[in-house]
Amino acid sequence: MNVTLQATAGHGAASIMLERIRKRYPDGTEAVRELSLDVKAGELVVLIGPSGCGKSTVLRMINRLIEPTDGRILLGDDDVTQVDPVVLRRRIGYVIQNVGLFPHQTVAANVATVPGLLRWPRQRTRERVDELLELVGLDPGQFGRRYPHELSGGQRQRVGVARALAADPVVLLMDEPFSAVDPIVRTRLQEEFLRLQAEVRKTIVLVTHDLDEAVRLGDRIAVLSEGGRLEQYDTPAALLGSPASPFVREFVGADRGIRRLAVTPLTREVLDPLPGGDPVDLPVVPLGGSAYDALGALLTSAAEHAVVTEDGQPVGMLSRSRLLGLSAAAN
Ligand SMILES: Nc1ncnc2c1ncn2[C@@H]1O[C@H](COP(=O)(O)OP(=O)(O)OP(=O)(O)O)[C@@H](O)[C@H]1O
Repeated sequence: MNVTLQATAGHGAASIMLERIRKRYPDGTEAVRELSLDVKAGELVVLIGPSGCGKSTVLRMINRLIEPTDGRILLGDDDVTQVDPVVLRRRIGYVIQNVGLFPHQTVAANVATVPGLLRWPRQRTRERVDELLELVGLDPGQFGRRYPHELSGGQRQRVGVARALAADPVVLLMDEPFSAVDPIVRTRLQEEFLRLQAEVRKTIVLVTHDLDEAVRLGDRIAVLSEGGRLEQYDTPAALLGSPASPFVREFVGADRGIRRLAVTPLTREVLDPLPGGDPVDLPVVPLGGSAYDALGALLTSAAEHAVVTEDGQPVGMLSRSRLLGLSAAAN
């Protein structure tokens, strides 16, 4: 029996529940032996792990590009195996490495793919395409009529995200979405993507090889080992601060202390009192900013201390040794 996705449609985001899912390929490969995972509505979860551990298989089981051998996948209240795969895929955005744009269609036509399948009226589709191109930072007038080969890699990636968001999906699946662009463009796309996510708040499952990307983007990170075994499922700070197994400890690496600074906000507890008189020529960093950025400011100015401000007013001093202590606490 096929049921529709009425329970979840139109509400912007749906939770995902993987219940003891398993995938055995016809040749006998046990890509996923048994995995349970919950993703809350509006949460961005990153799947990370060594090559071949089953990340893409898990992702593709959610939109039924691959059928699970066993187990249940719930999208909101709906069991996805009971939903027509075509209907399902229109409700789930999917972004892959190198985007997979249709080369002979314009940017606007690419973004309009799913609204077209859903037979939206032309005017509504046109408005939606313009809205989405603007949302991902591309001027519709300038880019709508171009073809994919007339774009940079980063611009193509943004079109891929716009296309995936076009019919307001309840879930977005992303498989290595930023890995085909160079590191500088990647960092910018990641920042833009976080801003976009703050606006649209979709439920997102993103696969990556890149731990820095996982730490930067994930609300929670699921570390998988071979056979889709869930080694740890935690916030970036908890993962870097207390790896749950030797596997995770090795996977997050010896520099996890420094990485952890990127997800550690500066709080009053780490501050020393302000000195008497005006501190001069010291770097200034905001309270609540990342400890990693503060370390960067200290290292580039070769200063031992930074002034920490709140609403522009100095509230305390931060020493280099306190910062390094924060990073060492993770090791
Ligand atoms: N169609 C298939 N038939 C048989 N085995 C497959 C098939 N697709 C994937 N596999 C195997 O399943 C396992 C998991 O593959 P999957 O692509 O999910 O891993 P991954 O973690 O996404 O890897 P990578 O990070 O390298 O992309 C691998 O051992 C892979 O060789």
